[in-house]
Amino acid sequence: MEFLKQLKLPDDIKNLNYDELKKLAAETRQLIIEVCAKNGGHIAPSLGVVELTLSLLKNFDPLHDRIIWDVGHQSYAYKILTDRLERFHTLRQFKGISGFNKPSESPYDAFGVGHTSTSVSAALGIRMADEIIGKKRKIVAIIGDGALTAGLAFEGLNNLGHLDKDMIVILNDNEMSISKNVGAISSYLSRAMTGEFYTHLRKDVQNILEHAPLGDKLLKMAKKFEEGLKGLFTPGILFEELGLKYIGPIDGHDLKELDKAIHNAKIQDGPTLIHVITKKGKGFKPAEENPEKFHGVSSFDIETGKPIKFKGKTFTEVFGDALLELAKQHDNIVAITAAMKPGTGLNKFAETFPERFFDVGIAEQHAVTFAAGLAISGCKPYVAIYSTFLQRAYDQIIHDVALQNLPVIFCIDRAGLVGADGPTHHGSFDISYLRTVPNIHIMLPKDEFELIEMLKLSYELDAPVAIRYPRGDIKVYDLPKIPVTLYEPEVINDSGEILIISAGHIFDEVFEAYNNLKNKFSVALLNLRFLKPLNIEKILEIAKNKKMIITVEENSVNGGVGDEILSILAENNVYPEKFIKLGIPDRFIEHGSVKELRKLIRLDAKSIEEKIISEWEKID
Ligand SMILES: Cc1ncc(C[n+]2csc(CCOP(=O)(O)OP(=O)(O)O)c2C)c(N)n1
Ligand SMILES: CC(=O)[C@@H](O)[C@H](O)COP(=O)(O)O
Ligand SMILES: [Mg+2]
Repeated sequence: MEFLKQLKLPDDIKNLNYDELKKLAAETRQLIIEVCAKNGGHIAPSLGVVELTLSLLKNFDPLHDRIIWDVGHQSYAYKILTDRLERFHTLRQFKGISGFNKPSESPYDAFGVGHTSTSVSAALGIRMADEIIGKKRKIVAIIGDGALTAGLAFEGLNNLGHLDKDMIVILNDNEMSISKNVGAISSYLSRAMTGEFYTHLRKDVQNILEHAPLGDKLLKMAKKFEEGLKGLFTPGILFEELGLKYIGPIDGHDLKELDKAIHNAKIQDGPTLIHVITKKGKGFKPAEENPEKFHGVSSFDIETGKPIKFKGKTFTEVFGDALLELAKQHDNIVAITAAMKPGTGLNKFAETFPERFFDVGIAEQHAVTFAAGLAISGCKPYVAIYSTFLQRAYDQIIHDVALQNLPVIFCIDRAGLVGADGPTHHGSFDISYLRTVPNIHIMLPKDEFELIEMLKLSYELDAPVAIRYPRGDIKVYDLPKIPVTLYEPEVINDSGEILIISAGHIFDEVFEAYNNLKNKFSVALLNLRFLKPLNIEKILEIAKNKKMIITVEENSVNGGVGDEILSILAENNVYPEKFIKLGIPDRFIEHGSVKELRKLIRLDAKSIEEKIISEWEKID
């Protein structure tokens, strides 16, 4: 890291020659590998854009111009080479730097990102504001081939082409989303990767024509058509039809080529797209060989690339196995992912039932309406999407599924706090955003038994269902397995002056607090299981004689379980002396481990216990 440490970043980058830049690239890669080995993170995306980052910092002024990364998961080199070299070792740690770009973290970060496909739209907004306010600077968006599969990206490109403003879009094409990229766009782009197909074809045509009668005349004609022919084999035509000038495809690791392309783009009038071809994971063999596995990793052994801490059985794995079993019994079950097959536990399903598995690319809105089409025609689609990404498809849930009361089952993974990915990824709102939707059933499993039973139940229902469960390991409880019946909460203990109502997987914290309290206080405990439809009679029956009622959920307190219970009690004139809603507070929660974050927002067992004791003392 010697060379890296002696530079004044990012300014000195402009004065380096190509050998020095190569040296800087090597040291930057080494630092990314070392820190990701300790902290985890998006190592492969970041290793793939080190040269691109250097070229951007050489050809633009990142404080004056605006560089907008799409997702931001690939911006580790950018963070190191701007103003976060000293802080980089705190990557994704509590109170450390974020794993994505955040203007609040650095003035070099032009826009907050984390969800894909926002860069073009945001960059165009910045560009138009500059024009209105009278600023003159370069605006660059860097979008990946995966992010390009989302409709939002094309909404941005469409408007950019229409407005025809100076702006540069760099397409970072590594042929990978998290998994191998999918979709027609992806294969269209990859044609650029097989440029030799076009050259072979050209040579064959030339050979034929040279030996054909009137060959020279035909050859002249063929040359005239060559431009058109070429357009079919390089993806420039798609972007040029959208109104962008196209440069590429170029080698995204060749600093000279990058400089030339960026220079050409800078002197163009109107929008320009530079298509760079990169290798995801470049410079770290395990990541180069398995870019899917190294897209996002936990800490690993730097020598072997093997993960250091092994996870227990996760909710995601239980979901994947249970859905596979269900699909073996019912051949109308289909599974849908929006480019998150491994993350949502659908690998085995895809291998077993390839014809009943759909990876639609990063296209959550399409995934939901596609599922509605499948459902109205007799299939049972299980749509596995992270809580935070499902936010993108809220209208489709209402308009295409719930309004028609179609049997689409939303398997909402990463519900609640997710940890190191932070505020762009916490599943804080799904209970709130689904609670308002008529016809939808909301199921809140606390453990493996309930998740499996709820999945089975969802197949029997002929209606929309949402089942939410968190990132991370399944917890096991020493409790009897009370059958899961639609509508029925699990009553662990209904007698006592205090009633705790627990919603879903936060039960681990609640149950610990309950067990600490039950010897000193008379505490009742109910595990809700179903928020919609809610068994109001049962809730009222248990709540009516309680002096204090507490709801606990790993969802926003705004519009979640607590609000639902409170309104039911009020509507039925049941007024405990004290009602407490515990959950994710009305603010965005930073990144850190789930354990640290639960403590931060006082949703850990100790805080729940302390809250109950302190509030009880005020009553007694
Ligand atoms: C709306 C949304 N859906 C899904 C994701 C999860 N995700 C993060 S990066 C990624 C793949 C992005 O592929 P690409 O843009 O090609 O970038 P690369 O990782 O290849 O550099 C996905 C699906 C997300 N961040 N946002
Ligand atoms: C950048 C991005 O959005 C994904 O890579 C996400 O970080 C995956 O999250 P999990 O690690 O919880 O699967
Ligand atoms: Mg990619």
